[in-house]
Amino acid sequence: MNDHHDAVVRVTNVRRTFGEVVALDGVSLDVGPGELVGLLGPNGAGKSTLLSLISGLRRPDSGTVRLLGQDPADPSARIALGMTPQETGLPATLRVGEVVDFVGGHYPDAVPTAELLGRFGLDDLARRQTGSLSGGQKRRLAVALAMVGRPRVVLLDEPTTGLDVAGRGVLWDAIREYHRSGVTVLLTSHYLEEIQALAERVVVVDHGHVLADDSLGAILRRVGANRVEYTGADGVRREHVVADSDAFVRELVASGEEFSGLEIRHASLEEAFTKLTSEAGGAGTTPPSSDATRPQALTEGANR
Ligand SMILES: Nc1ncnc2c1ncn2[C@@H]1O[C@H](COP(=O)(O)OP(=O)(O)OP(=O)(O)O)[C@@H](O)[C@H]1O
Repeated sequence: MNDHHDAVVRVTNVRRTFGEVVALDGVSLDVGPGELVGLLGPNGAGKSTLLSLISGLRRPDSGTVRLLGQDPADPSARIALGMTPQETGLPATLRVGEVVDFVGGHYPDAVPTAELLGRFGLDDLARRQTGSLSGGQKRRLAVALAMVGRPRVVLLDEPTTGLDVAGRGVLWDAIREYHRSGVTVLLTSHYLEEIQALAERVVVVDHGHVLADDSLGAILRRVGANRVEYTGADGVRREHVVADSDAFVRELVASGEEFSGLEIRHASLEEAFTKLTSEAGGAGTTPPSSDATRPQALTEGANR
């Protein structure tokens, strides 16, 4: 983790409510330069709210948010920020090229329109009115617009929702390419495969709390991340998710039970996520500590 003073995004002990609803409670998150962080959480977890605080669109009730060391509402911080909101309102009668020109016009060193459209596979659509684009094409344009100002930080709220496999692939490639060039990326997604494909670091949010914050690999390992499958003597296929598959198999062999077709694999992010969110069970501020078999990680991760 980077030193705090060079964090690109620094969220400290933030709380944000909407009337009775506590959208975020005690959330802290530092993102260092060049990181690609995936925010994962069920509907209503608080992901979009967190992004809106980081982008300066909303303010926290308490706690602090810094973007590039500044107040995110400060124009000099925002000029280095690119973002794709969950829903994009594009002016329907403008052509794709015109929208890119228009948005790019707000930045000192915008990516040339043709180059940007090329990167996002939109070259052929430059002269189309945005109102005639398909949902997936609009989505790609929205992400392209987030990049037009050569941002240092990009916030992508569900960048590929509604895209088909090919469209998603184009966007993933573009996001990876920007990340390789040094852009810091924070994205939310409902697609676990998307987080697994893109993010190096995963922050799991639920009920306004950070449940885990670690590398993708560490999160998978920490949640007891092996799945053991075999067919028992009765011909029934059995499935266990266990922390220590070696110990499990030794025990299985020692038990003398007959089995065949033994398979061991790492649990998917989906399994890890399900486990993390269900074990937090409504997410109080004190994670369960009595049960030693629970992933110790829940507390460690949240406090890093
Ligand atoms: N403008 C608002 N007014 C009232 N409640 C809101 C508002 N924005 C968010 N909330 C509430 O705050 C909580 C967190 O919402 P948020 O949109 O941040 O979740 P999310 O994790 O982005 O969910 P999703 O995955 O469905 O987009 C929810 O209970 C939501 O209903």
